[in-house]
This record gives sequence, C-alpha cells and structure tokens, in this order.
Amino acid sequence: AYGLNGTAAAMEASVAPAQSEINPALPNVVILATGGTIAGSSDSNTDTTGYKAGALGVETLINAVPEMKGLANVSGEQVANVGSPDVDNTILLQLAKRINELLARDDVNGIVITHGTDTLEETAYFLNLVVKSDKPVVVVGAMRPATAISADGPFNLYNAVKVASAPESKGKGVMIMLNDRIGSARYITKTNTTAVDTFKSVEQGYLGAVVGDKVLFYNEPTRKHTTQSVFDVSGLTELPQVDILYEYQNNGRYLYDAAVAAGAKGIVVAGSGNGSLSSASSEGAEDAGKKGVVIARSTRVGSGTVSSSSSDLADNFVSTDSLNPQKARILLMLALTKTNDAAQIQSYFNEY
Ligand SMILES: NC(=O)C[C@H](N)C(=O)O
Repeated sequence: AYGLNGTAAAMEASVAPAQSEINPALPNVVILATGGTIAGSSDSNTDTTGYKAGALGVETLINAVPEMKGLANVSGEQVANVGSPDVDNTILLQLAKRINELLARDDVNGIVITHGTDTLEETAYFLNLVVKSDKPVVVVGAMRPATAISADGPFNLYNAVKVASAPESKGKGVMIMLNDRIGSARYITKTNTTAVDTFKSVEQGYLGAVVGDKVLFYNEPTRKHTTQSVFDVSGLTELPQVDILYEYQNNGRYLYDAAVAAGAKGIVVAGSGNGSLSSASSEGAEDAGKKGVVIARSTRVGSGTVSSSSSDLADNFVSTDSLNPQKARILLMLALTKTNDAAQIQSYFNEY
C-alpha cells in the first residue's frame, strides 16, 4: 500500500513540493495529518485490527500517492499523530485555527484532513461549525491500515484531494470522503466497527460520489455551516466541558451528580427512544439544570430526530434534532461559548 518495506517512516512536521514541481495551472491543496488507521502500520499485511494507528507521517502518506500530483500541488503538515479516540479539544482548536489561517491565503484552494475514523465525524462536524471559508475542506480516513492488502487509505486520500480540488465542492460545508462517497459532516456517522463502507447516513444520505475522474454532487447540506455559522474559535483557548451520559434500564442519578461535580457545563443524554430519560436520570438532570447545566436530549437509537418537549426549557433542557450524542456534544460545547440560555441553545440545535 504505502510501500514502507518495513522501515520506520520519516515524520517531518511539514512537506511542500519542490519549486520545480509546482504546476501553476493546478489548485493548491494542504493535507493536515492527525493520525488514525490511514496512517496505521502493522508487521502483518493481513492485520486489520491489531495494528498501530497514527504510526506514519504525512510525508509517507503523500509519497505513497504520487498520482495526486496530477490533481493539485499538494503540501502537508503534521498536526498530530494519534488514534482518533485521543483527538481532544486542544487538537480540535489547533486544527480549526490552522485551517482558518491557511484558507485565508490566496494560494490555498482546499484542505484535506487525514484522521482516524472512530471520532472522525466529531472533528468534521466541529470544523463544519467553525471554518470561516467556503473553500473545500475534506476529512478522510481509512478502515484498513496502510500496510494491509487492499488498504483503502491511498484511494480515499486521492479522492479527498480530488474533491478538495474541484470547483463544485465550494460552499458544501465540511465533507467526509471514504469509500468513494462524499458525505456532509452534519449527516454522516460511523455505522460499522470494521467494514470499509462504514460511513453512512440513514436519513439524509450522501452529498455525492467520486466516480472515475468525476466529482458528482446530488445533494446540498441545508443546515448552517462554515461561512453561515456564528461560532468562532479565533479567541478561544479551551472549550466548555460537556459530557455524554447513556440511558439504560435501572440507571441511577449518580452519574449526573458526578458530571456536575466534575465541572460539566453541559450534559448530552444519549436517551432511549425519542430522547427519553428514566425517572432517576430526570431527577439528576433536573437538579443539574437548576445549577445552570444545560441538558441536551439526544438518542441512543442511531437515527431519527428527537422532538422537543413543552417542559424542556423550564428545566434547562434542549433537544438535539437529528444530531447523535457525539455530534450534539460538539454543538453544545460551541453553543456554551456564546450563551447559557437554553432557548438560544435550542435555536442553534434547530439551525445547525
Ligand atoms: N479506522 C480507524 O481509523 C480507527 C482508529 N482506531 C482511529 O480512529 O484512529
């Protein structure tokens, strides 16, 4: 796949094409690498589960797909090199600020972010809310490590650069590119632990696809994103603590009490069904609400919209529309940088 020959990959902080290699007729695309399976490596080429994620540097990823030179002048920067369960608020803020810096430049036409798939949708949705440009931003990952037979990373990366280079990709919000499909960061979620066709959206579908040399769009994201978004990370050095609590039978209120004691400013509930909480959870959540903690009712179901309830706002509760718990957490963190008012936060969940 990446032609490693078993050697440890060089990990340069940044790589740029030599002056003589720059084609002024092509767009300029910057790849920001954060790790994940797309940069994963194993001693065995049939190992698709026990490999090390975030093992290879951005230069190795770029050198493995020289065909990208026919699409764009590609440069790369290493932002992090971790498995995506370890992508945290610090990395999110760093990544978003760097993207905004780069996209403000006339000589940058698009951005590709390489990322682990486990939390890819969280980073993509965060960027969808805070990138201040309509230039294409594409988040890409892989399900098989770089060393595997039929590794999916190189073609996914090639397609991501293709989408980031395409004029028709402008203004679509942050996109997710895997398995030939172009998805909106707002709609797409990981649905399978190991399969290469893991990124799906049951309700809203894909924005489009890459087919042969064509970038084809069929849908537009209708919720506010990027240039339409009020959220701004430029003055932020941290994000408010928002935790997620899962609903299940026979639960107690102690997890709510623990979250509040640990400093949560918001709690997303992965509710049962249409955002339901047990009586015990409701007590814990209502007491948290009285202390100013905003409670966002999402669902553990995996698809569908949580409807609002007439008693929500009085209890400092909001409902999360069709955002799953992990994306609801992203929006609630950003919402809490603007206001603590539940009604205003509910309007964000209705619009974004
Ligand atoms: N396929 C992947 O990228 C999974 C990996 N554990 C990650 O999220 O970093």
